[in-house]
Amino acid sequence: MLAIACDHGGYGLKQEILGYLDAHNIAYKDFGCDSTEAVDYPEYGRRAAMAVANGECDKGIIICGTGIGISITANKVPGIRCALCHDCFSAAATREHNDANMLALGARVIGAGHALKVVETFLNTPFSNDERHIRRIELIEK
Ligand SMILES: O=C(CO)[C@H](O)[C@H](O)COP(=O)(O)O
Repeated sequence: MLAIACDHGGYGLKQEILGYLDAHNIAYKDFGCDSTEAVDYPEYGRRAAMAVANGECDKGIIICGTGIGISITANKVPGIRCALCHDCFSAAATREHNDANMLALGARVIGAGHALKVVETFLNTPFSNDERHIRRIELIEK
């Protein structure tokens, strides 16, 4: 199960991503927001991050205008490794090296077509399970 959430700045891109998830039969839980009416991104980033941290969801995608505020928020939750990625190289690397469990996107930064490629890369790239990366992730957790 994928957690997904946004603020008003990310609402339009979230709708595009939900269309992609539906088309690919990927199960998700949408933690809001539900329109372009202004809201506060920390609330929505926290809701999705908590769902990933408590095991209700195994990964998450969160979107605000820049992706910055909502990723900062998610990374405050213990167990969350949220990566802000606007290119496929970074999306693949953060799965392979960091075992990132959340992806943040900035809807005011990246177009929907490119964002969907980043999402696809993030969802389809496995963690490397390499010993050096496991060691470094354990150091993050400490
Ligand atoms: O990117 C963001 C946080 O990092 C927010 O989406 C952005 O700050 C919202 O701005 P505004 O209230 O002016 O629409």
